[in-house]
Amino acid sequence: AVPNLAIDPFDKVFLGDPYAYHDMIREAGPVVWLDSVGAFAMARYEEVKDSLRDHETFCSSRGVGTLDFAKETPFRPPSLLLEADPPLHDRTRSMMNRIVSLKALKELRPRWQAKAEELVDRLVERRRFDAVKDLSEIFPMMIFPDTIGLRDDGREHLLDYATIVFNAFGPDNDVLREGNEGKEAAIEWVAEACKRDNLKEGGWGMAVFEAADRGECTHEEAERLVRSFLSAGVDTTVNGIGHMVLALAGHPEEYQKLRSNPSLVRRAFEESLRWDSTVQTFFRTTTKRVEVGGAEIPEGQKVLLFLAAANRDPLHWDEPDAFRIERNTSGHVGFGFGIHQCLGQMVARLEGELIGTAIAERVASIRLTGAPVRRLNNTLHAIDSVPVEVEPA
Ligand code: HEM
Ligand SMILES: CC(C)Cc1ccc(C(=O)O)cc1
Repeated sequence: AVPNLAIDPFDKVFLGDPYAYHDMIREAGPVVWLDSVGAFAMARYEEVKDSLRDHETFCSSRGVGTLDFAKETPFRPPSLLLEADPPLHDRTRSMMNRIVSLKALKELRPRWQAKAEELVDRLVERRRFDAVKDLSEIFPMMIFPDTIGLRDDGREHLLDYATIVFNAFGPDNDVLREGNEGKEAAIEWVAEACKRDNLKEGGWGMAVFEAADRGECTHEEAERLVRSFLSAGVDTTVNGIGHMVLALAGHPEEYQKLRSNPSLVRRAFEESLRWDSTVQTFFRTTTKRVEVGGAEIPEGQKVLLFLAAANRDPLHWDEPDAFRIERNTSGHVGFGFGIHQCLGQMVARLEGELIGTAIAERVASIRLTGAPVRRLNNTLHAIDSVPVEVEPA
């Protein structure tokens, strides 16, 4: 029988400090039932990874949130990537892979690196700053909207829009209502920003419309594909970078390893994504009855996958709760796994590498000067403030 846990993974206490709850869910069994959500849940590495790999049984086209698109209408038309199954997904993803290419990132590296260095230079002069408000919320906004070719006005709506998108994967609860309050205008702004007339030449947004001109997708699909960039491309890296700085500030001995060997920076970013995963959970929907870990899950069921818990599963990781920048993190599911694995993972890794390197080269030591302040969201592990003081190298 499937253990029935009286845990609400979207309540404020859980979201505020999820790790003890993750242990409880993992220890209860390979599959559990969460009455609060009305869904099955998996928190162990093997089961999460197997479910992500088996996209036919655990599909995305019925939504990757609590809402079952076969039963209810989502707040916006489904994503042609995140909320699409093959064959549609194959077509849209291969097209987007050609735009978000290693070649494109290679061309962007010098420009992004210069901006990362000038930002960190200014902050090191200040000695005391907030690693969220002055760093992790600033750098992605300095480089990503221009990479997409977004209009200049109204870019502050991007973070508000992401709050709405990531809350929408969870239930209509207090976290969603309080988090989304006053942000509704972002939905209209993003809808406009995705239109061809509002995109600049040379950006990834216009590249999508040029692919449509070549018949690789329709022009309506092009607008929605640009929307994917705006949905996932900023708040994720904002919090990925924010959590890396938080982890380094909280682990001085790990930071000193990075100082003495800055080539460890990409491992440090990856370890931060494993240890304190920016994207905590999302759902799949079963397309048929399936047996997992001795439990039977009927067709048409929502299954909540705890990525962050899988990334700390002691059945898979040695000392999972330890933040160790030299760890071999390969196989972590912080970017997902399988056909939907993050389209922007190389973008995120480059941003993490550039900021991490700029800090490792300029900062002798970094310490927290106050308690970090969490920003609650149904899906994103987000932080509002990480007050730090740095000693210049
Ligand atoms: C630290 C930063 C990031 C993290 C932790 C992250 C995490 C993830 C995860 C876990 C998924 C899988 C979702 C699923 O399987 O349902 C995903 C998919 C995706 N991500 Fe990222 N992401 C990050 C940055 C980005 C960036 C910068 C972009 C934009 C360029 C982006 C665009 C996407 C898209 C379009 C998908 C859907 C891919 C598909 O369904 O084929 N992400 N991301
Ligand atoms: C971690 C993922 C759930 C982030 C994400 C959000 C939205 C989209 C989209 O395609 O709109 C894609 C990816």
